[in-house]
Amino acid sequence: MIRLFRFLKPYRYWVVAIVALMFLQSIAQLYLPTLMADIVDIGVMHGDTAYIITMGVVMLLVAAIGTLCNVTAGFLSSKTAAGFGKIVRGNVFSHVERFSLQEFDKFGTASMITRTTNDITQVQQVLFMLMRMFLSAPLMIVGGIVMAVSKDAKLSLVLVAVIPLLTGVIVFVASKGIPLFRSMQTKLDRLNLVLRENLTGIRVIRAFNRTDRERNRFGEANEDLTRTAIKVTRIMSVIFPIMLLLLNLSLVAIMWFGSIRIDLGFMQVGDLIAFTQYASQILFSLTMVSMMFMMIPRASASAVRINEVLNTSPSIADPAAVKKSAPSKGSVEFQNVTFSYPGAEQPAVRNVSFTAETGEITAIIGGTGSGKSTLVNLLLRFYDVDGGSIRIDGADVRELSQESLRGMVGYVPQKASLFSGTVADNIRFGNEAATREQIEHAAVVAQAAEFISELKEGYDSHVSQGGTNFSGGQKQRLSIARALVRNPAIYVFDDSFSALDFKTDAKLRDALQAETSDATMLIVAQRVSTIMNADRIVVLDDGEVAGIGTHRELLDSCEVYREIVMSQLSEEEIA
Ligand SMILES: Nc1ncnc2c1ncn2[C@@H]1O[C@H](COP(=O)(O)OP(=O)(O)OP(=O)(O)O)[C@@H](O)[C@H]1O
Repeated sequence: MIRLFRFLKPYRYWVVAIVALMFLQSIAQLYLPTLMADIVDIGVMHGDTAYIITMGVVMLLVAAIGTLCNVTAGFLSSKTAAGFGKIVRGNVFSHVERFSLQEFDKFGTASMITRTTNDITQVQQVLFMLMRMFLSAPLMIVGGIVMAVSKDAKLSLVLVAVIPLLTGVIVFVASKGIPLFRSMQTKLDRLNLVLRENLTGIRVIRAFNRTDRERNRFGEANEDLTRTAIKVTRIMSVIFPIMLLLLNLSLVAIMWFGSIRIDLGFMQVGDLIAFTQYASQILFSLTMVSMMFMMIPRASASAVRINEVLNTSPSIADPAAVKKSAPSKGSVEFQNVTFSYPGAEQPAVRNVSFTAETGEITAIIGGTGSGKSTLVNLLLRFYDVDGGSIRIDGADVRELSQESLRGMVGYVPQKASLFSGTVADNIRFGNEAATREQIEHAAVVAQAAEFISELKEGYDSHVSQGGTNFSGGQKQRLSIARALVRNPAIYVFDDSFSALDFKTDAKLRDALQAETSDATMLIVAQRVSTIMNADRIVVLDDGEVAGIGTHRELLDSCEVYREIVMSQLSEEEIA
């Protein structure tokens, strides 16, 4: 947790001020009982009203100063803790943005969300408590003991008996509570995971009448978390009555022995009053420290989880010396590319070699799971190749900065994903500088203009989160427009025409051909009709290249291609 406190740097002067204010507040607190004792022993005993009034005013002033310090420290602590939370969240977010897909796979989305929200809040809360108690609680305990001993050393023996007893209770409770606190965060992760899956998969869950099963799954995760939370609360609720009981018992003992000592003339009444107040302060501070000990382990478990994210370096980083002149033409060459996903037994692609030239259409076809999307992931450097290389205009993609590499590519993913905003915003996502004309032109080429014009507010129509208010084909066309507005050197279409009807698919390909004549086109497809006219077709079979050529050449030479074609086209279409 201490390591996370480096993010407190912008607030360091505030932290010093808070600690100083809490120090002053504690001194004021410790001074009050002594003033009270003086009022009783000097003022009341001697019937000196003037002394009582003067000391009463002093007491009020000291109490006012203490309160002012406390309130100001509270205000500054809240601002500092909230600011700290904001900085850590910002840092975690920008760090995670640099992660490759490998790191996303490692942590999982649900855990990443808990880490960025709840875990940071845990640390933030403890920081708030720490700033207020870090110095003041020990000071109150030590100062209280010193003052109590100064009032009556013998009577302090009561404290000597009680403090170890209290410490014992704290240690016992902490040893029970700490493991539970740690497991709370993991259970929260699980709850978030189930909740997230439920929300994103709601259509499938409803369609398959799995609502009950999902309710049970959520119920179990919820129950598990609640059970732990109840155990924790039970422990916490035991600690306070025990503390209070010990506090009251010790006060009774102090009164008992104190009155005897007053009777014997060893002690004054005022000193006994002050002594009881010091005893209360000491025992109350001990309770606060015990609270801190309970909260720190949970927060440090959270801090470990946050640090895990912050300490994970993205497995894909820009090279130290980025190639000065980024490629501009955009011819793509795969040279003996081999790659396995982390933990997979078999490589997803093996020894894949082909070239996609500028101004040409290169298509990749193959059965499901044959490695088509993997090739796209590797070209965009979402993952790095295990063997071989991918070159753009002769430069290895690992020698380029990720920004310049991805800046050259207009990527249309297999699963179209839109963002909340307007239709125009979603197309502009591809190029922030695009004018309204360029956006509309991209939509025309992507065959999206027609359905956009039918929307009530046209390009300003609202897109819901994830684009749920658009059909699959409409979403695909909007993501194609998003890639087009970029006017990139390389287009990558990962099975991006699958949701379009044959007529729209054909119209779109014609329009694209005219628009992208000097770019490199890489089209991943399942449908032969989509790629029949490509300049080069790469046939993938189980991660390996089974053939490369034009439609005609492959029909003659490649068995795998012939099988795909036979399963999809009629005799006339093939001819
Ligand atoms: N993130 C991942 N982690 C582990 N294995 C993966 C991952 N993504 C894909 N795979 C595996 O890699 C292989 C190739 O997958 P890929 O997505 O490239 O196939 P594809 O040809 O694009 O299939 P489809 O046409 O069905 O989309 C498959 O066996 C798949 O199970």
